[in-house]
Amino acid sequence: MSGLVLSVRDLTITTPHGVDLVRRAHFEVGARELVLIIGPSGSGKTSIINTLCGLIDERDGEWKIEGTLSYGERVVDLSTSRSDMCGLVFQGNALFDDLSAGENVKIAADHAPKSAHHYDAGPIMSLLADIRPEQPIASCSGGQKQRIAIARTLIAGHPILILDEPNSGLDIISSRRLAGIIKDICTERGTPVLIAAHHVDDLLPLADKVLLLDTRSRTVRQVAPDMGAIERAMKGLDIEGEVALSAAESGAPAPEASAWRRSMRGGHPLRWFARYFAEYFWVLCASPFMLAYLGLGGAILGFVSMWFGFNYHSFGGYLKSILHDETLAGIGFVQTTISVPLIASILVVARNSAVICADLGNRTLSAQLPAMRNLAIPGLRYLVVSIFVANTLSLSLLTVAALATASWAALQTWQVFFPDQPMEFWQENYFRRLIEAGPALYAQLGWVGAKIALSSLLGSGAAILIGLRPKLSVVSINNAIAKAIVIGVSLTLLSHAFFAILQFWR
Ligand SMILES: Nc1ncnc2c1ncn2[C@@H]1O[C@H](COP(=O)(O)OP(=O)(O)OP(=O)(O)O)[C@@H](O)[C@H]1O
Repeated sequence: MSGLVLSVRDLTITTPHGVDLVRRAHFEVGARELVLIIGPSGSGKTSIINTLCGLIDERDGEWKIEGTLSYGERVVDLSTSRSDMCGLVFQGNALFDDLSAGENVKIAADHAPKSAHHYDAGPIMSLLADIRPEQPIASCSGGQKQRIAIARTLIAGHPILILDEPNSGLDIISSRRLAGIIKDICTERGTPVLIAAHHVDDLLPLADKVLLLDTRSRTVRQVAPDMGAIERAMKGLDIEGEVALSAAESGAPAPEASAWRRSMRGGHPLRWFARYFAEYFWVLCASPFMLAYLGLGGAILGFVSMWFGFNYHSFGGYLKSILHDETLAGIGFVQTTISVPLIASILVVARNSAVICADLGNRTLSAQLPAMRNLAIPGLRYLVVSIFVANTLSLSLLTVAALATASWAALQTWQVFFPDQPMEFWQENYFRRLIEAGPALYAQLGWVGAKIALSSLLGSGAAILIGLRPKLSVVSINNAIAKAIVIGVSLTLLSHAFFAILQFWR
């Protein structure tokens, strides 16, 4: 059995916004000790825990971390290294939702260090008595998920155990049972256990020590492990409450309250539609990444059709210079009315189907749509109309962008073959068939427009329907994305083939 002490020295954590959560804090958790860390919501308990578990350090954004964590011989400088000594039960479970309940625990056991294998897994398994090992995570209740997460961390056998709000979502009996099991494990293994919790009633009788994260001095200090002392200490830290109270007494609104009031002023439902439309327009069409993607697609197509059109047409090099005005006119016509709109549609529909499906899948999985319904927000209308309009605009504008880069690349490639020819010759012939069409040009543009409109309509429709189907896990979102891409691209190919047949039907 271990008799080692977890010791944290001079811990300073500064958030990316420059707020010091703790300054030069010290605390210890002894062998076989169960220690609670408490503090107001948002005071920094999770940040401390994540730092001790190596989940945040200076490399993550703009966090600033100083201090050391030591356990026996091992000393970790938290400003330069990530600690790997603490097993963590995450606040939000962090279960692997593509694995069953049993597999979630088994994968942890199979990757545990050998030293963890002699532990008796019986008490841990008793946490899971009402769950079938083959049960999918998606079908477990909140409390069951919590217990699986705890069992998974316990079985991984880290020398130090840290739990972030382990009893939230548990009924009172499970919460007590859990506290007992954690205490037994702590005593039997000699493991220091640190628990961050708001609801301490069930944990308090088993706690050896209570640490308070003092938001005034930004230190960690010990308070007596009884409810009265904890309540008094917490009341003393209720800064927001005090600010609001003193502001109310003086008649002036508290700074945060007035900012909130300002943000609530005005507003019209149309503003929300515009807000969603702008969001989708940016992601589906206007982002620089999207413009570069379509620009590149057009340029490659312009180069390839010109290069292979001239080098490998049926007359070979012999007639290349004699017939090159006709070849140029043919390539120009096919490129502008058939191949660039087709490639642009495939690229846009594939990419945007994935984006739409992922976005709606996530909203479905996280119950955002029922929440909107519950709040009388016409969410589906905002989202669906915005997606249809933004995607059709996207396909039209990006096809024009692809046509521009394809024409530019075609001109550059042609100049490699015929460096002595004037650019006017290229212009005259590349667009000749379109110009010669006269009023029929509008019919040609109409066909291109019809292909784009149908591809966009069918692609968006399929992605919306697939995205809105019920989702049980992130894996089901991934599968839906793959399905939306395949169906969207297939419908695009069929739309283009259908209109191309009508376009050239004689
Ligand atoms: N990635 C981040 N960037 C900037 N600030 C952050 C980040 N994560 C947390 N914070 C801020 O750090 C503070 C502490 O957050 P933390 O989650 O550690 O608090 P907590 O005490 O665990 O809260 P709770 O009890 O509500 O879970 C909060 O004010 C939060 O807004």
